[in-house]
Amino acid sequence: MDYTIVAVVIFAVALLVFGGAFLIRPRRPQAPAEPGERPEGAAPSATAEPAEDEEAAAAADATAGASPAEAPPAAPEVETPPPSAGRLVRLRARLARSQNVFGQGLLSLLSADKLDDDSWEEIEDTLITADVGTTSAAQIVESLRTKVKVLGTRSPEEVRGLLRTELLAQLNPDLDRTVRTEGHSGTPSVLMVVGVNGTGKTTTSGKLARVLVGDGRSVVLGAADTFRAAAADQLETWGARVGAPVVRKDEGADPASVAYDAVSRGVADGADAVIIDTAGRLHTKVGLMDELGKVKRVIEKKSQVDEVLLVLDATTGQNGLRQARVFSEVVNVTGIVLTKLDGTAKGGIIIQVQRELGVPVKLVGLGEGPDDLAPFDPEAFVDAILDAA
Ligand SMILES: Nc1nc2c(ncn2[C@@H]2O[C@H](COP(=O)(O)OP(=O)(O)OP(=O)(O)O)[C@@H](O)[C@H]2O)c(=O)[nH]1
Repeated sequence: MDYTIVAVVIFAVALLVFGGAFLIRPRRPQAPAEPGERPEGAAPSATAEPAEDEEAAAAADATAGASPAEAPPAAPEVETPPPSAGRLVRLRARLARSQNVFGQGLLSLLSADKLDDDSWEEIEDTLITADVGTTSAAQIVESLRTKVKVLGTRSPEEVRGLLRTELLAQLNPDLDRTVRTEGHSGTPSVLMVVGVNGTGKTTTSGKLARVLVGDGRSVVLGAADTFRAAAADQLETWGARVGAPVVRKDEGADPASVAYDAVSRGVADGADAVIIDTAGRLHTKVGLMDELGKVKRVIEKKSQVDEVLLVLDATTGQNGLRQARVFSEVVNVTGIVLTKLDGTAKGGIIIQVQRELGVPVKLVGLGEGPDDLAPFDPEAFVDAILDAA
């Protein structure tokens, strides 16, 4: 009998101890370490990529513990950016200034009384110096030579008209430059912003959010460039200014899980568009392919990817073009954003990059100001470079 009482007491004590321990067990941390999550500063693993379903599970798991960006301590006033229509016209003076040497140089060469072989060579060199590319430069010169021969003497208006037609033809004005930002049946459109660091990727993501908000769309930003905490901070500042939430994680977190969380947030919020600033470093082609491929696949568990915008720095010339080739081999680039056009006379890069990649330039960056990103309009561009600054 005594033994029975002792046993009951021991059982009751054990129940209290274990029950209490269960109740006060600490909750899961907010942002759990993921399988394959790399230590700070380390390159993402090219080999340790989980299988597709594991990826989805990891991403879903990450969503459960996601820590969307906390509201900045003192919420800044939300701005209403101007709509994107006609921005290139507004920025025309800046374009005219930077491309003055290119446009005016060509016009004055073409206006010479006598155009001999040396003159044509000089015209071709001017085009090549402006990064138009050798094939396009040769085509432009050949066509101009024929037309000038037919025309005989030329008035300045006629010279301008000839050059305008040739440059415009090389810019392929019929390409579809629409940035696909229409959501589809309950899910937002998803835009991945890729490119080498320093080209203006994060800035472009922020400016693009402003373009979309200015055009009346709601946006979620995903800070999937997890190499640098400052990049996420930067994006958060851009987002806060236009009231766009930013989904971020700790530095070194898996970019794919950030992208997944951002798209999930976009779906939950009923947003029109989700912009993902990716961590596409040009370490190795295989590493890049694995990383961007994984980000895209994981997003596609939730929604289709509507745009892959490659950001290129116009001032880097041939180097930028090499980067563009690598990226286009790795992901299906749907549009190019050419930044820092205000800082170079080599605007011809637009012609070359479109020809090489077969992808339209959709947006151009013309300054560091928040609204200095403009939809690319070939006619406004050619007119700006042919007009004296
Ligand atoms: N003048 C000019 N500067 C620009 C333009 N676009 C971006 N920048 C500047 O380029 C610099 C780099 O931009 P970021 O957006 O930080 O570049 P990033 O590619 O995101 O670099 P990481 O965050 O290191 O990956 C910043 O100082 C921008 O202000 C542009 O169109 N014109």
